[in-house]
Amino acid sequence: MAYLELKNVNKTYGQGKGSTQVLSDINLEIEEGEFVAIVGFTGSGKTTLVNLINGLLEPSSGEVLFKGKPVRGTSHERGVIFQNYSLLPWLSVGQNVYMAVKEAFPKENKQLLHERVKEYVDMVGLTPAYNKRPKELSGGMRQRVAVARALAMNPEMIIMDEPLGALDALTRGNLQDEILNIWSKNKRTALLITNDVDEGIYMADRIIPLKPGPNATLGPEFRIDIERPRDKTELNDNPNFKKTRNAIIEYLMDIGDQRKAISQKEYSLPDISPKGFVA
Ligand SMILES: Nc1ncnc2c1ncn2[C@@H]1O[C@H](COP(=O)(O)OP(=O)(O)OP(=O)(O)O)[C@@H](O)[C@H]1O
Repeated sequence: MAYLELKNVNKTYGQGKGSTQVLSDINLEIEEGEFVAIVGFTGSGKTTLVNLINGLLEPSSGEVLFKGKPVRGTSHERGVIFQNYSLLPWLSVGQNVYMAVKEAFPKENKQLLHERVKEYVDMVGLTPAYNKRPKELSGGMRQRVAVARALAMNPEMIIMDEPLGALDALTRGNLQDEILNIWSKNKRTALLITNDVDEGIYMADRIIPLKPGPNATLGPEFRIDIERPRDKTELNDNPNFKKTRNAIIEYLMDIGDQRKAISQKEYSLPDISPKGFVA
């Protein structure tokens, strides 16, 4: 039995004539302890897929199973780091993380919870901003709070919806390493949604492209045959990295071209010119 399984999942928004089928026939199996990345174009249905796995949405048909049971609503077992960090604006950084940790460990001693909050706020480099409110933070800092909040809840499965997109390269690299650390040290299962192929190859065991929609569906998987821990600086010279990167990019460009060909309509302009105009 797979740890997470999506069986023939379809998702349509709306009804009747105005409805759009966003995801079509999604089949996915993730084993316990695996790190899987899904790469896709903007608007292809990545967030819809995350919300189905998280339990915020229900499939129009098909099944989403977590540890063999249908997903019904959200659960602390699956922690999501969203693209839009959705912090509570009236709470400080520490309080935002504390709220989540308190919910995840309701019976835990207060002192231990505060220590846990401090540890994760420190991990994302925000100790100096511990008492600041979200409005006093930059977008990247808010995103780091969201990362700390999700990881501090110690979820069994970490689901990430383009969590590092708004960050500068250095912070992004540090957080990728922290997420990998937590994933490997605590033997977690992870699903990363990204539009960055290099990030996917650096972090994941498998990359699966999401073909653009409407009717977006998963493409063939690419296994990342590079030993861990991976070294970012050496990756560029690794023949396996180059081969895998080229294969994925070629695949994405191919489906991108097909998408353009489908959406390209020809318009002919009327053959007119102002009165008396001579070319
Ligand atoms: N609640 C909704 N009602 C109707 N259509 C929706 C709804 N949510 C998303 N869509 C449509 O579904 C499609 C996929 O959206 P989704 O947000 O899942 O894509 P995405 O790949 O995450 O996009 P991005 O990379 O831009 O965040 C889009 O065409 C979007 O307009």
